[in-house]
Amino acid sequence: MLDFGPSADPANQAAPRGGLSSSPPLVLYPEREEARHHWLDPAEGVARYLVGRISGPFFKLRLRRLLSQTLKRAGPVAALSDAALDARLEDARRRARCDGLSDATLAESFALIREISRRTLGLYHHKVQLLGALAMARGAVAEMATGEGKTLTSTLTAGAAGLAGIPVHIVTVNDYLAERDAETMRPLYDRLGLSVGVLIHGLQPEARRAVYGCDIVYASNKEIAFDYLRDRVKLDGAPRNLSLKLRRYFDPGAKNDAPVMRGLPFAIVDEADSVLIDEARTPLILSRETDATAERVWAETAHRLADTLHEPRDYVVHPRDRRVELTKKGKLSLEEQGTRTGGIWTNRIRREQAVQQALTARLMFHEGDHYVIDDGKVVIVDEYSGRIMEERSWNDGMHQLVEVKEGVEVTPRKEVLARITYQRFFRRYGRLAGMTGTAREVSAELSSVYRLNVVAIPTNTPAQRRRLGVRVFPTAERRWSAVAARANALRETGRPVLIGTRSVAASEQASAALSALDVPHELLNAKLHKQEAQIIADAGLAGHVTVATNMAGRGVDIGLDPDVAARGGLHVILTERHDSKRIDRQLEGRAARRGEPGSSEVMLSLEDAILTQTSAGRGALARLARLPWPVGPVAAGRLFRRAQRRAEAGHARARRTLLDQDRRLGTMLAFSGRPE
Ligand SMILES: Nc1ncnc2c1ncn2[C@@H]1O[C@H](COP(=O)(O)OP(=O)(O)OP(=O)(O)O)[C@@H](O)[C@H]1O
Repeated sequence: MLDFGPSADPANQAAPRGGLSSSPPLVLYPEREEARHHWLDPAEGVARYLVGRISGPFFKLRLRRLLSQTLKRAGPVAALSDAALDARLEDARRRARCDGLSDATLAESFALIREISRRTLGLYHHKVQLLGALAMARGAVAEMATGEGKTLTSTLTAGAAGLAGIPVHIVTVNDYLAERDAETMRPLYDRLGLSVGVLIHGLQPEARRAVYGCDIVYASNKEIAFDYLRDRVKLDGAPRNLSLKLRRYFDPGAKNDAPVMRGLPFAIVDEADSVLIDEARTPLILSRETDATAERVWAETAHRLADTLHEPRDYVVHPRDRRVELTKKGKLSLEEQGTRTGGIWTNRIRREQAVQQALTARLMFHEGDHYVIDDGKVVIVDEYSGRIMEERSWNDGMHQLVEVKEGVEVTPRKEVLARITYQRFFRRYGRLAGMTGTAREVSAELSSVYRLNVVAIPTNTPAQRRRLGVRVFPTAERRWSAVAARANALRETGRPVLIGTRSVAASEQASAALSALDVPHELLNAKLHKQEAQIIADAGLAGHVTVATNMAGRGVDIGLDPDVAARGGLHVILTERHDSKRIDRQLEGRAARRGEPGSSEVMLSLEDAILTQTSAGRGALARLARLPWPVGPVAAGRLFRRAQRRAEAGHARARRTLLDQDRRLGTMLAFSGRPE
């Protein structure tokens, strides 16, 4: 059995940990070797798909058997006194430490955690939650409908792994959810003798190390992946057990140099499709700014040395290649001056490169052509589009050389230290599992990129959501008026209404339309997020109207007033189609949760971004405009769905390209000895 290093929480160390040896723990950094398989390999994709189809029913059968083993223990465990329950827990911990997550230990741990949850949180896991947790323990993505209680479900898997001595990372989409989930579930973990840590933005390395020392770590995907990148840079590439031990042996006090994580043993990813698929479009880049003064000195010296050279004796210019070449005489003259200047200038390659670049900056880069000076800054002009590119800078010191040439303030260089995609990062976990309400659309990608199978878990009670269809309006303005009128009518019947919008601007338009009808409402968007928790808490009250961006989407639980259910529950109005159908489904999922009543409807306009911002959408609109008869709602609805499918395919392509680039870059950099 692997030992994953010290548990850093003193509270946890004081807690009963029967079976834990007192010998100094080994510091390992477990992570999975980079898999050979690759998304773009079609043969592997087909093979995996077929294996998944064949083994799927057997897998479910195995889960059902495990479920009945767990349920058999429920009665006897419920009859135990508190003291007897604790004793049985210690026994289970001891066995789990030896056997890991075997079927027998899982069934026993689940039964105990379920009962302890009832006694501490007052929440008793439903059968379907046990099933979801078992699927995750066996490395799958549990697709559980929105509102089915994934947070509570994950406590079974995380708790069982914790009892077996496997550290768990519960990955959420943001810090707010990480903190909320950790705090709600803390009493349960405390009683299990497992320590819980929450990683939030701004924590110092020492505090982070303490958090990672806990048995269960709640963190957002960003925080955790950046910590991993920083560790990799510190460890100068792949961590080796031996090198870690040597470090500890020779330099035990060098805390700053030590990694903050204990490796990548087990991740349970909440909102798995969002984290593993949607976020996977952008790579994570860890960069460092160099010292601006040192850059200025370097660039000034390069220019000073370039001043002493003359064309054509010392250099020749190749305008077509935008390149300057030093002649033998030029090199000789530089050698003399380099020796006089000292420092890095004595190094022939670095000296000649710097001077060549300085000459290029002077002779080949022209103001108004390649760049402009804006507010005392050199800003690059894109040669193809003619637009200024505020965020871009030339690399290898060229930007600083142009800045010195123009006499403006020299900015630091951005040096890329490490780069990774979420795809590569999550594949390195020894065990990976996930949960979400919307996985079936991306099950093929989850399987081929992460080797994760999706298991659909039934709802605890039959869903009561009523879908009231799609209406399409010719202009956005008419849509907003209709949305406001509809919300007002529902509000007067005592039902709460949630209006979901795609952008801050759209949320403001919806709010203006409601104000025009004197409809009292709350607005929740990125600009106004201060009272987020309060707005969400009130959104289920009778007659409340809430306009929100996606901030009221995934993970948001809107509790209903007791009499609201009798009036029909929460009504959600979707005012635009998102780029992915899954986001629409998540928004709809705010209503009719846990078998409660609720309804949703869609109100779109032909001016919506999904149609107007893509060439395919614009083309379709133009064809519609030429039609001699008006289009009906069914045809218009289809138009939106097609545009959405195109957008989904475009994003999938972008992810595939990124993964491919990442893999190639990884191979190249591995050859040149870089960490990532
Ligand atoms: N077994 C249970 N018994 C009673 N209440 C439960 C149970 N499981 C979960 N709940 C409650 O259900 C609510 C919804 O839970 P949670 O927010 O975890 O759902 P979710 O599945 O994550 O939803 P979403 O998909 O929208 O993120 C919470 O208030 C939670 O306390």
